[in-house]
Amino acid sequence: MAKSILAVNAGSSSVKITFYTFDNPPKTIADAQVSGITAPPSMLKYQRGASKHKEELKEQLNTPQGAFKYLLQRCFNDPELSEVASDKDLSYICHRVVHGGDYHEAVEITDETVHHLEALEDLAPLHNFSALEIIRLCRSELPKVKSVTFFDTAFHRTLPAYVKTYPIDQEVAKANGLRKYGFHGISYSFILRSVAEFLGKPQDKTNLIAMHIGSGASVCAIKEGKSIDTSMGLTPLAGLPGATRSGDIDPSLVFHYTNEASNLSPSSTKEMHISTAEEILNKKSGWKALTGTTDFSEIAVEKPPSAGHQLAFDILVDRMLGYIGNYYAKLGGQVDGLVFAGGIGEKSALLRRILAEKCACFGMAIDSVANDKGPDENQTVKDISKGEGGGGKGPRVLICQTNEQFEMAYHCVCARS
Ligand SMILES: Nc1ncnc2c1ncn2[C@@H]1O[C@H](COP(=O)(O)OP(=O)(O)O)[C@@H](O)[C@H]1O
Ligand SMILES: CC(=O)OP(=O)(O)O
Ligand SMILES: [Mg+2]
Repeated sequence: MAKSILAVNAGSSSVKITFYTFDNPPKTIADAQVSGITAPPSMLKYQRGASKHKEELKEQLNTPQGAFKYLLQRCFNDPELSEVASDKDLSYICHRVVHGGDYHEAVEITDETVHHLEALEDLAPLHNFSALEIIRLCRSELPKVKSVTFFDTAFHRTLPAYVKTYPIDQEVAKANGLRKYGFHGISYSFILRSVAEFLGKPQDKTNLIAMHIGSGASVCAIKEGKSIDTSMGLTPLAGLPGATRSGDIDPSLVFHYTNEASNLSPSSTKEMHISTAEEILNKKSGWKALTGTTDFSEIAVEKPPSAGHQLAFDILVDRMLGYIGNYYAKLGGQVDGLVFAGGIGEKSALLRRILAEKCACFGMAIDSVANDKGPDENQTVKDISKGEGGGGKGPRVLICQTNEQFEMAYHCVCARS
């Protein structure tokens, strides 16, 4: 039997793994994830065929490698999952690495590339650390299986110079790699391909305003299939607020917030250096700071439980609207679709409704029944425009159930078959 592909998406608080067949397109064999790595309890979600399982784990998994090891053993030892019983059944492991620096495409892990990625780690300690820990583990424990890394930044290689350049001393900028990189690119690649296919248009003739709204949130302007602007920057901190991230603030705020801004945070380790300011703005801000919760389903409700919840919702809507207006103008009003994706974009009908109402001036309108119902489980793209099929005058409004693991496996197969 042909060997399988394992795709790994390691975040700061969760690790998701999916096994795929080596087919074009790849088919899912099993899907498992551990969440709650930073805040107990650890939760396991496991799906194989039609069987779904959710459980609170008795042992707390505190590290991404620990969670990955647990997930792998759980799948290898499942008697019902004979397709993947050991590393002998794997052809490739695909890793999502958030920050790829100047890498423009996926790379296979070798001694050389791993050193290059380790050098990048200091630029994005909060985002690359988990993935690199897992890559190191795979190299030592599954040495016969090839690892390929896919970067969130690669999709944004087409950003024009005037978009990606920060107006600071260019010698310092070049020497330190200080520019806009943009993130969620694996997801935007999935969204572009899926939506273009849904609309029956070639990708290089498709213009979108795509919004990946999860615990990290960003917007991307796609012109003729290429990223021409996106809201995240040097790191995923820029742009929209997130579950624990502030999003854009005046940079001077850092120096007024705390005198220890540039000191190393006490949670830094030998391998991971992070300043106090970075830690506060990345981990102790966003809607967690305003409401106490990182779960947006408690915030996006008709009757919010507190003024802080209402404020968090209004801030996100306001900042998203700002990017939509900005990108609508940058695309010259030639927009095929406004796309909602990510955990919140896909699930919050309220957020979509309020934003669509505010976007009426761009000719966007949604069908409230289609919006409330949302997509079916296996529906990748759903049109929620008023008069489905684009009855409105403006861009279609769409939901896309994005899938970063699939996107990696798909490109892995395309490049090797
Ligand atoms: N029904 C819902 N309404 C609003 N938000 C939701 C809903 N269901 C899940 N979410 C939110 O989706 C977010 C997770 O999105 P996801 O894209 O999976 O995140 P991650 O950034 O961790 O990959 C969480 O903030 C969660 O609260
Ligand atoms: C780049 C980023 O913010 O990723 P995530 O949304 O998975 O945290
Ligand atoms: Mg994500």
